[in-house]
Amino acid sequence: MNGVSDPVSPNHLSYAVEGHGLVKRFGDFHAVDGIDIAVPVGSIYGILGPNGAGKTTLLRMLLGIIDPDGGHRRLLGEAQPLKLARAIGYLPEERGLYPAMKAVEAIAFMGALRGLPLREGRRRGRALLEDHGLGEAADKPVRALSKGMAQTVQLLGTIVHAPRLIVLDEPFSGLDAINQGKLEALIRRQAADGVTILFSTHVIAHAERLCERIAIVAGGRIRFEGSVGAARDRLRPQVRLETRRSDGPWRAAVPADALVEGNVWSFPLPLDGIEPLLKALVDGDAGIESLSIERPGLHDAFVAIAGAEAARDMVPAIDEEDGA
Ligand SMILES: Nc1ncnc2c1ncn2[C@@H]1O[C@H](COP(=O)(O)OP(=O)(O)OP(=O)(O)O)[C@@H](O)[C@H]1O
Repeated sequence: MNGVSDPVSPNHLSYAVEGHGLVKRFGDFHAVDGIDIAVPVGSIYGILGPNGAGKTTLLRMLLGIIDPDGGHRRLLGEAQPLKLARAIGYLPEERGLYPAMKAVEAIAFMGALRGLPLREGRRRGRALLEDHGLGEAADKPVRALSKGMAQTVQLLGTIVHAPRLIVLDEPFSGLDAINQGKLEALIRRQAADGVTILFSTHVIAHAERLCERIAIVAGGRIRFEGSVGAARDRLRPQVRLETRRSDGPWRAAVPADALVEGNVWSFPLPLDGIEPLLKALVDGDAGIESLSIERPGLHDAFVAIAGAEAARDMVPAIDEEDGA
């Protein structure tokens, strides 16, 4: 390597990560099949997709770990991402630390691989462990830690050199709900300091809570790119109406394709809004027992965008993820 290059100043950079027309083939199989991606500087950006969607392959290409068969990418303005090792933190999908190493040494060692002097790495490592409630684990060998603790140690080793861009491959998997919440907080703190975070996940709730922007990937292609709100806006809000009377002239105002169970009707919000229906219900003396209008969540949007089969692998919420 020619040493760390001097990438474009962060002040002049709009996107921390850019990929255009990225393709990766394994034999005849297109794992990534023409992906464009642009991650704004300082944003939290999620790549959502089921197993085998191509998320890991995409991240590895963006980081320069594998070369694309087509297309090009820039990281922090640099076309050769490996030159930027010191500015980047990467948590790969395969976790692993040396079992005999003390937690604090493991963090310092990971920092040293990214150019941080060991002494400073140890100092920061202790402080980070302390901040994350693992102060007492600092001098324990990694093999004595629980799986969740070891994963947190690896994560702290990923950020100890204060990178400008953090790339995390499925960072939440293997963590219990409490540690998932702590990781969300850590990601938010990093972003508040101006660091760009790019992560992949199959847990929709994390992306829904954390991300300014998301890419939904399935079958090696981007099915959606934009804000979480824009994804949710792909679906119309859902109306649930319960009436005391089951029939009357007001029935004509309920959309013909509504799902009916007893006196309960469910249907997408009509294009002209709820008011004309409300008027018909009141004028027709339907007796409104309950009425709700709910904006679909990101999980429903994911199903609509990527299809039910892709959604089968996705975990909607944090509680449904297996803990460590
Ligand atoms: N080195 C490789 N050789 C052959 N096929 C590969 C290789 N790496 C990945 N693939 C295939 O490419 C597809 C995409 O894999 P990738 O790991 O990128 O998906 P993913 O979205 O990260 O899913 P997962 O969370 O299951 O890893 C999969 O079908 C996988 O089997």
